[in-house]
Amino acid sequence: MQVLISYHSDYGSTAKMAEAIAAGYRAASPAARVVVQTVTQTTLDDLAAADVILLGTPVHMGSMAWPMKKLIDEGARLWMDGALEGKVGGVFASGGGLGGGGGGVEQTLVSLHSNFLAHGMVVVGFPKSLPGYADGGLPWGVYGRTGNHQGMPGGISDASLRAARSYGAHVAEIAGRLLS
Ligand SMILES: Cc1cc2nc3c(=O)[nH]c(=O)nc-3n(C[C@H](O)[C@H](O)[C@H](O)COP(=O)(O)O)c2cc1C
Repeated sequence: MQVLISYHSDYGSTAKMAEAIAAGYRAASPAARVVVQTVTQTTLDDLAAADVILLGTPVHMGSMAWPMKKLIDEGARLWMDGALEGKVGGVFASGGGLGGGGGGVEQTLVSLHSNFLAHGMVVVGFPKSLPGYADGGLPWGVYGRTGNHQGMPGGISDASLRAARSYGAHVAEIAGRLLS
């Protein structure tokens, strides 16, 4: 099983989530080949070669960071041939989250779903029964809240990273069921 975890990160929080998801995936599925790379390193061939694709982004002005959107728009070329149909997808994001809500994280995660579903992929959410859900779970994927009460970067918590690891293990389990 070929697994691609592609992310954008300016300050390192989303990158840490990507590594935590990879660790969870590898622990749950030791035979899987898990590649973690930045979205700018990711080519359309990488997407087409993967059985499982996880995309992660910081929340920027209530939406995904533009390098992720650039890959998604370029990836529309793969849609012509149905090259991603039937693959399994998962999503993750970090955001400052100033205020009572999430600063746009849910719509960011769901917009990543839209891309996967447009390609005919299957999207894996994050069931509330799983370890770590209370710290970083959303039905749509995994989230790390990184801002402090002044709206400034505070870094990602170990609890959020444990949630990310749990999500990685869950995607591995579901992908194993669907693709083997
Ligand atoms: C240009 C920019 C816009 C941002 N907009 C939002 C936002 O709309 N909502 C939010 O919750 N956080 C926002 N943030 C905070 C980042 O999402 C947050 O610090 C994130 O964890 C950074 O991830 P990174 O360390 O992987 O770069 C913004 C940060 C930047 C740099």
